[in-house]
Amino acid sequence: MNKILEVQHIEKSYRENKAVDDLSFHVNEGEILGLLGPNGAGKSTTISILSTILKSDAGKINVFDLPLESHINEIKGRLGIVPQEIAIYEDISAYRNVAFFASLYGLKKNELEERVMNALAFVGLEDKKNDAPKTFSGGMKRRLNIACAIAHQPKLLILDEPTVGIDPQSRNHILSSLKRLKEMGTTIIYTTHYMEEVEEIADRIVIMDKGTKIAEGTLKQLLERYKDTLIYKLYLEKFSSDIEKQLSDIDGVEAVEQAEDFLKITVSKNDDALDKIILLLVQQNCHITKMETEEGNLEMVFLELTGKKLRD
Ligand SMILES: Nc1ncnc2c1ncn2[C@@H]1O[C@H](COP(=O)(O)OP(=O)(O)OP(=O)(O)O)[C@@H](O)[C@H]1O
Repeated sequence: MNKILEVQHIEKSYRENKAVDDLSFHVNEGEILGLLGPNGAGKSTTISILSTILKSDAGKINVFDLPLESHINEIKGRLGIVPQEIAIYEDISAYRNVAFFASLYGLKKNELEERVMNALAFVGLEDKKNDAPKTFSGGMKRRLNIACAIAHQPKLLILDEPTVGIDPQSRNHILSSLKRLKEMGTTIIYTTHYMEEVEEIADRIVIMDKGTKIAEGTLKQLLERYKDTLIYKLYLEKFSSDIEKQLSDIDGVEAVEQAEDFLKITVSKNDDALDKIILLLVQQNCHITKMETEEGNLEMVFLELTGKKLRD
C-alpha cells in the first residue's frame, strides 16, 4: 500500500513541556486514519507540524514521498487543513469565504466558481451561500470551515476535532461527507477524542497519549484481545459496600466498577459467570431494575493501556 504520509520519530516541546515525544506513524493512500487521544495528548501539535504551522524539534516527515522540510510549498498545495479553531470571516458570505481560501491555491474564475459551489454543496450549505457566517449555528460554521479546506480538492485532508461542541445533525453530516470524500479518493486524517467517531469512520486508528503513539491498528485488531469479553451494566435499587469484593471473587469476573446506581462488571464470555452474578445479587435482595450489555470498545483498550479514561 502506498504511504501518503510518513512521520518518523518527531518531537516538539513548548519550553520544558514535551508535547510530542518520539511519535511515528503513517497514513496509507485512500484511507481514513483516526488519530485518537485525550485532551493534551499532542494531537493538535502534531497537526500543526503536519500543516507546517509549527516546526518539529526532531524527526522526519515525508508527505507524497517528499520531505516536508524541503518541499513545503509543493506539499501545501495538495493539503487541506481544518483547524480546531474555526477560521472563517464572520461578515462576508459563505460563498466569499470559500472563494477566498480557494483563490489562495490559485483557482480562478469558472473553475473557482464551480469548485466553491461543489464544496458548499458537499457540506450542505448550498442554500446558505449568500448568508454571512455570523448568522450560522456552530455546526454550520464548522461545515463552512470544512468547505474552505476542500474546495481546492486536496489529496490529503487533515481535520482537528471538527465535531467538538456541535449538534448531532451537523456531526452526522460531517461524518458522512468525510466518508464520501474518501470514496472519491481523498486520504483523511481525523483527530478526535470521541472514540465513537473513530469507530464509525476510521479504517485504521492511532491512539496517542502523552505525546506518543500507544497503539495502532484497525478497530478489529485493537479489539482482538477483548473478543472474549463482555461488560454487564446492572442497575440496582441498593447494594452493600462489600458487593464489589464478592462479585470479584466469582470465576470469570475480570473487573467490577461501582457507580451510584449501577455496577459495571467485566466478564469472560466463555464462563457461566452471569448466572452466579445474578444469584448473588438476588440472594442479597439488590433488586435488578435494568441490565445492559456492552462488547469490547476503544475505551477499554485505552483504559488498559493508560490506566485512565479517554474523557476524564
Ligand atoms: N502554544 C502552546 N504553548 C505551550 N504549551 C502548549 C501549547 N499548545 C499545546 N501545549 C501543551 O502541549 C501539550 C499537547 O497539547 P495539544 O493541544 O497538542 O494536545 P491535544 O491532544 O490536541 O489536546 P486537545 O484535544 O485538548 O486539543 C499539552 O500539555 C498542552 O498544554
